Amino acid sequence: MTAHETITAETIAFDDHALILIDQTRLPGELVTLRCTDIRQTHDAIRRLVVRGAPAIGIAAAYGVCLAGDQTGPPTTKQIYLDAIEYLATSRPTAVNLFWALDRMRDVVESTDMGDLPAKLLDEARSIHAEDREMCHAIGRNGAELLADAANVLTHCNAGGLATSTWGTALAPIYHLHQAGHKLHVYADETRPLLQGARLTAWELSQAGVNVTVLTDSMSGSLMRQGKVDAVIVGADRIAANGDVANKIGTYPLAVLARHHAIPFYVAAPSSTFDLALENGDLIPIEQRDRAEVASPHGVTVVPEAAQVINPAFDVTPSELVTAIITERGVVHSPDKSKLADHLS
Ligand SMILES: CSC[C@H]1O[C@H](OP(=O)(O)O)[C@H](O)[C@@H]1O
Repeated sequence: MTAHETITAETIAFDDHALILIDQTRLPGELVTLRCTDIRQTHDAIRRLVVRGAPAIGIAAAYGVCLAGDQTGPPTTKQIYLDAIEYLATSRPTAVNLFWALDRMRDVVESTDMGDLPAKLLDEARSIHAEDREMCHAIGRNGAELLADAANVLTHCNAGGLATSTWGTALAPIYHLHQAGHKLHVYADETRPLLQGARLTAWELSQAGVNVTVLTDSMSGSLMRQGKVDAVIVGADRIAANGDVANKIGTYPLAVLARHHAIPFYVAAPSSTFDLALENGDLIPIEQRDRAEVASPHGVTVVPEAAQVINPAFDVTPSELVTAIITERGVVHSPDKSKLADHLS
């Protein structure tokens, strides 16, 4: 196996009735795994971003449902499974893949005899996991053409193998091109406050042998002005029916800068990231995270107590700033409600 496949092929695993996660809060310094054996540990792992990234959250939560019950054994009633699903749904509010995956698990609970449920639920979680692997590679194929002539691609946060089962969404076309011998360079925004770009994207790309340079979040605009960025590609946590995109905080200003500098701005996401029940992105729930992530990163106080802090995990990019959305089904250029409805039907 290549270093890349070895490192990111198992972002998530389920073995011996335990959910095994790369602990992404410990990267890049330590590659360690966390073993979850119940739904509370799973909920906490999602909440603390031990596992993070919309598809990865959905896969982890699906396996979390399989851990419902207690030390005496699996649930004795369907209600215990349904309560576990509702509890896992409270872990984070924005990534719609979490709810998409839990809906699939709920359908299994409601349609399966009690005695068959443990096996059927694990089958469904493994199907969600396997489908995600296929999705990543399909997005890689579909997006590669858009980046084939790019020498320098800028990305934000981490939408790579660590945000999915393997390969990722925004990084999938980059891995696809890299494996085909196309040597492109990636600028990775550090992505404050949790630094998923510096800590995770730079780590996994360098592990895979892809040339990567970390930027502070304030550098992107001047690099674009200097003509050093050929394309921007990012992931998504939820996409509304009109193509508005919720993604890590800092994505919206990137889209504005890209439009100002006539640089293509691509969003890569599976069909499970679309929420067609929401007319536009203003309706997407945006997670507000703890003050400490901004005010005292790694325990170092950088904001005086008297000052207020806001810490929204995501922002919304209007669809008119999106050059194209890449899914496992293909590419939607200049996305709008009608085009997306056709694409997803
Ligand atoms: C492939 S989805 C990746 C998406 O999820 C990240 O958010 P978080 O790290 O808080 O889970 C970020 O928005 C990425 O673009």
